[in-house]
Amino acid sequence: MEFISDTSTEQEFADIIQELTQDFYYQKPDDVLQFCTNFFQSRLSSQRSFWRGYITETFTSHPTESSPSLTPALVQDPLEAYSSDEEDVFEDEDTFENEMIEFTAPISNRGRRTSVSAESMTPLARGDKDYIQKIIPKTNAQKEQIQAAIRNNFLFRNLDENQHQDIINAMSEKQVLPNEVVIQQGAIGDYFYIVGSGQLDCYINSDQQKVTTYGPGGSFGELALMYDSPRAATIVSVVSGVLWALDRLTFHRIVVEHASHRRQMYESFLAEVPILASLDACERFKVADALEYVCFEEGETVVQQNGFGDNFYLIESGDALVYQTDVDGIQKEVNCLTKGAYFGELALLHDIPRAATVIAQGRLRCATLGKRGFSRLLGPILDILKRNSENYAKVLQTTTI
Ligand SMILES: Nc1ncnc2c1ncn2[C@@H]1O[C@@H]2COP(=O)(O)O[C@H]2[C@H]1O
Repeated sequence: MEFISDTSTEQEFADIIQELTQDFYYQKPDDVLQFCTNFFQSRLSSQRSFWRGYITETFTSHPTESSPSLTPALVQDPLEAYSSDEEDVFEDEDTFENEMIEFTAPISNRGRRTSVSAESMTPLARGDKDYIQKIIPKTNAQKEQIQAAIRNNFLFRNLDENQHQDIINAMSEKQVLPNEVVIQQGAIGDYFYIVGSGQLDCYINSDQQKVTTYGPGGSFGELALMYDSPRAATIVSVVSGVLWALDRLTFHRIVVEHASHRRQMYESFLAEVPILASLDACERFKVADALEYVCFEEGETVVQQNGFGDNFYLIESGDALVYQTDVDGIQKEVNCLTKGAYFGELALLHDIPRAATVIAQGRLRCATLGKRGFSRLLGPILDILKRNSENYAKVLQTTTI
């Protein structure tokens, strides 16, 4: 299934033909040659997109942002904060034609994700007329199982109901046998998977350290498709089972295009958060993808002074009041945070108690991210901070909630 050995290439070929055949019977096109041409054209363009990303990343370096100010709670509208200058980091010329490139799989380093190019973070340029929507019939139970799994995955959580339906419709069934390598670390990503039944183990790095196990409802394989990066882990089935597979093209059309809106909203905004200042543009895109929406009602406590929590928050709408209680137990209002402000960022770094209480004033909508989600995508934040020693020193001196 992946491009690693001859056997995998044959498997890849068999999978493509099977997908083409399935599509043919569902679409029943009048113009068979045109249908096949479109199918292969789409596959080729997905694959080229990957190579372009890989080459750009390997032979060029990313532009980085200048260090932002250390304003602890900036007041800026994330929607207005997007600057079109950021698009300078993207190249849209297709310079990759017929070159033969030897692929040496980069292996992830100390749990940190393999890097990606700025260009590969863009949605594939594809008009709707080129895209053939897949509808693979399923039972209600199967649909519910897929729905439940995608609802829990950070990439799908913010999609609307129609987009969920398109994903469910496009998923195809794949049987796995015991000890089958479903994903090989370092290979090109072709599918995102949801586990229907069975059990699969996930290993990373050359020492093949087992990092997790997936059971029914679990999902994996989204990262290579999302970031056009090599597979970050190896996934092996323990017992026979059934997977639901979403092809790269549908994944790009729905998930990547949706993500690009969020990235535009948050990119410049995240660049202003001191603790995230050492991230490059691509890494900030990843943070934007992983942000989760949370809502608090009037009077609800978001963070509690002296409490522990590993999330930081960006205010999307509404206001929040900040209170501190002194040694005599007297509580004072010390700040009012509004749309665009952030708080709790040091929780990504330290396990220190919160320095204040934050309470919603009216309905408060925030985007939030925790330390675990952050390091799963980008590796330990401390390592990232150390890239910029001046900023590192400043952040360590800063005490925020
Ligand atoms: N710690 C981890 N590091 C890398 N990948 C992981 C980890 N845990 C789970 N995975 C999953 O393993 C998958 C391997 O393929 P992808 O890189 O496409 O997406 C990856 C994630 O879905």
